[in-house]
Parts: sequence; C-alpha cells; structure tokens
Amino acid sequence: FISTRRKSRLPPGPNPFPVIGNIHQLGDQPHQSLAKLSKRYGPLMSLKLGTRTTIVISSPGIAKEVLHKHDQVFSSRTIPDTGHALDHYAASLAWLPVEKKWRNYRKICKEHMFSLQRLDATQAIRRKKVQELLEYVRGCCLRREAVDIGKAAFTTSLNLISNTFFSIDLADHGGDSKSSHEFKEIVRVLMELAGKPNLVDFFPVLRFIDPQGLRRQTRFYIEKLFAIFDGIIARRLEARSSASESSTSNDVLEALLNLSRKDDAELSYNDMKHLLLCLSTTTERQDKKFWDTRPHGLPHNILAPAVLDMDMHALLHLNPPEVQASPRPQPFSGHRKHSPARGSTPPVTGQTLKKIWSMSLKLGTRTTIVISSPGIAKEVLQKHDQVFSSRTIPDASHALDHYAASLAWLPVEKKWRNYRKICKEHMFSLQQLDATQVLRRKKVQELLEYVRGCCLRREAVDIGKAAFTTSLNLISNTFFSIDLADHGGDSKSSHEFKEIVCVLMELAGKPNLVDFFPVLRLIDPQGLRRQSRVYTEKLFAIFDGIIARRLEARSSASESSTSNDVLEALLNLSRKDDAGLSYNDMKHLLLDLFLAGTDTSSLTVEWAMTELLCNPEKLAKARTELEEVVGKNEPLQESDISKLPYLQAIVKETFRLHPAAPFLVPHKADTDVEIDSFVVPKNAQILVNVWATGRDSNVWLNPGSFMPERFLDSEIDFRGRDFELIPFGAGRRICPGLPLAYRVVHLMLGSILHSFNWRLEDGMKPEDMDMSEKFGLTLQKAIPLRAVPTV
Ligand code: HEM
Repeated sequence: FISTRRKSRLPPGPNPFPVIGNIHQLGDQPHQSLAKLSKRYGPLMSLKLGTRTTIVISSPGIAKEVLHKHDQVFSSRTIPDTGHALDHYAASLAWLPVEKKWRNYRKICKEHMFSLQRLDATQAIRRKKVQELLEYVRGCCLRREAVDIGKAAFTTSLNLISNTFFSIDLADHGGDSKSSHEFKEIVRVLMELAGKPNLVDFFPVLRFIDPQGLRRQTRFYIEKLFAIFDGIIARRLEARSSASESSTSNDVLEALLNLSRKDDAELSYNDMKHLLLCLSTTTERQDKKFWDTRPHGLPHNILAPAVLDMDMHALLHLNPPEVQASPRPQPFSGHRKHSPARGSTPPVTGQTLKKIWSMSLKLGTRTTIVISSPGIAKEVLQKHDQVFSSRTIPDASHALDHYAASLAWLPVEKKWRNYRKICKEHMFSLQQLDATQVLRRKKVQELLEYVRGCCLRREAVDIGKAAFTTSLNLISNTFFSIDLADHGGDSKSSHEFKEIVCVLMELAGKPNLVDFFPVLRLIDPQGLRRQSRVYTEKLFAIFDGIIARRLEARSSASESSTSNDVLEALLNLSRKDDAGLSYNDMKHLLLDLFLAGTDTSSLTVEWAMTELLCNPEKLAKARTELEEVVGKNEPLQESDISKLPYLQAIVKETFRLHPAAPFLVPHKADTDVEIDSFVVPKNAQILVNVWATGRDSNVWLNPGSFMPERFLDSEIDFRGRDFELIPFGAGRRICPGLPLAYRVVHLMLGSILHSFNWRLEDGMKPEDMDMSEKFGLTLQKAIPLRAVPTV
C-alpha cells in the first residue's frame, strides 16, 4: 500500500491499503476528501474502495469526455447491494443499464410525467402546495419561531411530488397526520439505508451474510412503501370505476394507469411501483452527512474513520501537502530534533500537534490508533509501556493454538516473561552468541563462495534471495548447528523448510478479513487459519525430527561432542521442572524465532544494498572503511563490527528508511489510557508507524535522501532509547533477537561489500531503480534487487 510506483495504466491515485483499499481516505465528507486528493493526483484519479476500482473525475473537461463523448460506455451503474432488495435493481429506472426497459421508463418520464403539457397541467396543484408552505411560515412568523428550512422544504417537496403523481398529500408540516408521518418516515429511512456505506459493496464476497443487514432492512421498508402505493392505486381504480369521465384527475398516476393497460407500453403494475419508488425517494433533505461518524460505531459506521478528525495522509504518507501547509509542529516533549527543518517552527498547540501526529481509525470493527511521532511513541512504549504491552491477536495465530504458547502473541504474563528470560539468558546472551559465531562465519563464507561462483559466471545475484538463505542458515546454525537451506535449493529437505517458512510468513502477512470482522471467524473466508495450521504442522514435524535426532545423538555421544547451540540449552532447560518450558512450548518458541528472525534480517541487507547501488560513492566509502579496518583479504569477524562506524551508519540509515516492520508488531491497550487529553480506549490496536517517523521532515533533514553520514556524529541508536529510530520497537516488547540481528545484518552486509565490488545489472542506472515496497508481515522490496558482483 505504500508502493511508490504503479505498474498498471490506471489513472494516478493514492496507493491503497491492503483489503480496505482507500476507503479510509474518504473520511466523513467524501466529496471534500476526494476534492483534496484530486488536487494532488489530478482531475482523473483512481482509488480502490475495497475490491472495487473507482475513478473520480473532478474537472469539467474530463466530465465532458465521460458523460458526453463516451456517454454510451459510461452509462451503466454499479449496483449497490441494497438495490437487490425485492429485485428493485431489475425494474428500476435508477439502476437498470441503458437498454430497452430503461429506455421505456425514460420515455414514460419524458412524455407522461415531465412533459411540458403534464407539468403545465399540474402547476395549479404545486402553487397550492407552495401556498401552504407560505402559510406555515407565516404561522411561525406570527409566533416568532424559527423555521427549519430543510424540513419545511422537504415536506413541501414531498407533497409537490405526491400531488403531481397522485393528487394527494403525503406529508404535512406539523407531521400530525399518522399516515403522512409514516410515508415521510419510510422515504427518510430508505434514503438513509441507501446512503449508508455498505460493506457488501466494497467486499461482494460478504453478500450472503449482509453483515449490516442493509439489504434486509431495505426490503422491509420497500414493502411498506409498496403497501402504501397499493392502497393509493386501489383507491384510484375504485374511484375511476365509480366516477364520471370528468372527475378523473390528470395526474401522473392516471397517465401510468392508462399506459399500463396498453400492451405495447410494456409497463406492468410491478414496474409502476418500482418507478414510483425511484421518483419518491429523490425528495430527501440534502443536509445529511455522507458518513455517520458517531464514535462508537453503529454497524453502518463500520469502515468510517473514527473521529479524531484527521487526515490519513499525516500518518501514512510522508510530508503531505496539507501538513506542510500547516505550521510545523514541534515534536512532543522528550523528543530531540536532530535535523531541524528549514525555517522557523512556530509553536503550535497540543491539539494541532495531535491532529498531525496521531490518529484513530476504525479498521473493520477494531479501533486502531496510529502513532506517527517519536514523542507519542515514547509515551506509549515507555511511559505507558505496561498498559500497551499486550497484542491484538491475529486469527491465523489460532492455528494449533499457537497464540497461547507464543512469545510474539502472549500477553505480558508469566509464560511470556519466562520465554523472554530464556531468550535473554540462553539464546541471545553475549556468551551464547560468541559461542556460536564460528558457525555464522562459516555460513557467511558459503555465501561468499556462492557469490564468487556468480561473479565467475558473470551472473547477477538476487541479493534478497541469497541473504534470505544465509539468514535462515545463520539462525538454524545458531539454534541447531545444522543448515536448513542451501543457495542452489538442490536439497529436497532444505527446499521444503525454506518453502514452509516462506509460506507461513506470507500467510501471516496477508490481510485477513477475520481480523477486521471477527464475526467471520467461523467461516475463515480466506482459509488463512486452515492453511496456517497445515504449514505449522509441517514445520513442527521438521522440528520433531531435529529434536529426536539430537536426543538420540546425546544419548549415544560422549560429553565432549555435545554441541553448544540453542537447542542444547533449551533441552537442558526443559529437563528442569522450574524452567517452565515444555516440549510443546519449545516448538512454538522456535516457530516464532524463525518467522521473526529470517526475513527481517535479509530484507534489511537487500534494502541496504539497493541504497548503496543507487549511491555508488557511499558504496565505495564503505568498502574503503572495510579494507582499512579489516584488511584486504581478511574475512570480516563479528568482533570487527564495533570498529566500522560507516558500516553501522549505513545499517541505521537503512533501518530509518526501510524498517522491516513498518508498524512494529501491533500492540493493544489493556485499559483506557489518556494520552495528552485523548482517550485511547481499552482493546484499541496500536500501530506505531516507524516508517512515517523515519521519513518525517520535522525529525530528519532531507528525509528522502540516503545519507549514512547523518549518524556519524550522532548518538542515535536503534536499541529502543531514541524514539526517532526504533526499528526493533522499544520497551518490554522490544525485539528479543536484536543482538543476533545486529550481528547477522552487519556481518552479511559487511562481508559481501568487503569481498566484492557491485554494480547494477545490464547497465541499469541508479535513477531507474524501482524502490516500490511490498507490504506484508514485513516491508519487502517489491522488485527483487539483482546486482552483479565484480572483484
Ligand atoms: C533486522 C532484523 C529485525 C528487526 C528489524 C526486528 C524487528 C522487530 C520488531 C519491530 C518487533 C516488534 C516490537 C514491538 O512489538 O514493539 C520484533 C519482535 C520480535 N522479534 Fe524481531 N526483528 C529482527 C530480527 C529478529 C531476530 C533475528 C529474531 C530472533 C531470531 C527476532 C525475534 C523476534 C521475536 C520473537 C519478537 C516478538 C517479541 C515479543 O512479542 O515479545 N527478531 N522484532
């Protein structure tokens, strides 16, 4: 959704969110929001509303092209689901395509309803109705009461139409008459139902469920309206049969009844009612809001942004024009501003600040708070850390009850604390990592050999793929002292493992309707929970095999041959009663670690290489530093990293622009919390948009440029203390794998830079580089980077 380039030939438009598309950008005043957007994207703009591609036209010239030049092509309608109530769409002037039946209706309108003669013939009735309006207003005048203009105009408008059609009143100003009140009410409700945003229109797959009940309710009210029409028509037919020729009225009903008798007019009794329905429901007051924004969402509020009255740009997009135009906000207290924006920064109120830096929206039925400033991130992840440490649990994690035994999804309670302790003491401690560094060095050596092969064959390397394989092996060796992937992908078992990890990550990254609408849980409409279960079972079977082999080896081997990897530590722990680590827990923990650790590290290396290939002078600078510090033909060791400030700066700059987890992993509020006068409600989902913070011109100078130098004289680090750079999160939930990730990323990146020079494939220029991002569990490069190694 934050892809920067579009590949289709659709008109330009804002990039869509997964699942909801651009619905969130409609706000509560879509016409105004769309006008604003079209200033940015042009008068011919495309949006994705749910699954529906929508084109918005905002200029007379293009309106002319569409409604005049290409009139025929554009004359059909997208039919709202409520249009299906009582099959209205199939007999409706408003929804029918431009074909025989519709043409017939239009002809009837033109010749029998709105022709000069007909309108002239009924003008006395309308004059009378306007006279009544004036009398009503005069009454108010005498009583010195204010007039609700819209209401009075609505009543008059309804009566003007009902008199033109039926020669009777269907509304009165006082609303005293029961029947008139009923008619008015039905028309009002029908209009309201038609105006409510309907989930089914955005996601037709929900049609059978009709989750907001809009089709059912529409059907109910149309039936009521038809009953009123039936009564009126029956009375007219009765009057006609008993009355003399002269008393017959000359209203529209009369004309329709005459027509319906003629075979060639093709107007059935049913058609007549549908036509009248269309015409009656156009009288409604025009003072309705498009989207109701009542805070705690009645069903129809389901996808409407909830309330902070805020432009979505400010949170997902970099420097939106609207925000730039407003006074530059000072960051919240506690936030240091490293690279002041040009010009002075007028002080702004907390209110303005909040409008720009945090917002809440409704993603499905879930209130979601998005944080886009270092100051508020600090409040949430540090000051109120305890309250915000739980997670909103994705439905897919219910597969094999993973959520109940998972480090990533458990709330901050005993079991989670125990896992974190095990990570800290037995997996990612200095000793443990030092003890396994030889294994990692070996794996990086294999990566270099693979690249050397490509170099000799003058082949480009798919950097992300090679880094992913290495990353998987670095972790599998740290944990099990074995390889679980190979670069060629020749070994069947390694291929299988890589495949399972990839699929599980893909499944976890897919937006799941159930997470937005928990009511769909039993259906699991996209099958994500079912598939996650299948692949988790496969992964657990592989873990079972590895553990069984290790136990066998342990029982037959001498003390000295025992490995000192993580599995060894875990098996020792699981024997201790007080360790609280069952065999099952161990597998769930390993699953989390593989999923959280592999892709995050490798995509960071891929983005770093992408940026360096676009900035060859920085690539050269990094190579010079490596040569000076490590030595020309010496391999890079983990212990060298601390002596390579430029390499470290490159990694920081990569984390700033390309954080692997752009929203971190969603947190959840355990109670209502007041964050500077706004209440974050209990159970709200919290997304910390580190991607936006990293590209914010109020925090960084030239935020769009890749400038590792900005970190050379700066103390900023990514270990959770400096909230402008928190790619690993902060507070209790900070990534436990950070110490391993630190080594892995620097080691991989430093090694391939140190051993090879790199250039882009096929004479491609840096400016041609496609920087599009693919949003999933992590933020990957959409088009894999292919680079040619040279020596
Ligand atoms: C460049 C590499 C990595 C990045 C950018 C990264 C980033 C993150 C982020 C942002 C979170 C969520 C923090 C929050 O909720 O506020 C996280 C959680 C986690 N990470 Fe990492 N990570 C990386 C590597 C690793 C590695 C190598 C491992 C382990 C092998 C790992 C294991 C985990 C686990 C288990 C969690 C969940 C912790 C919890 O919920 O308590 N990560 N990581």
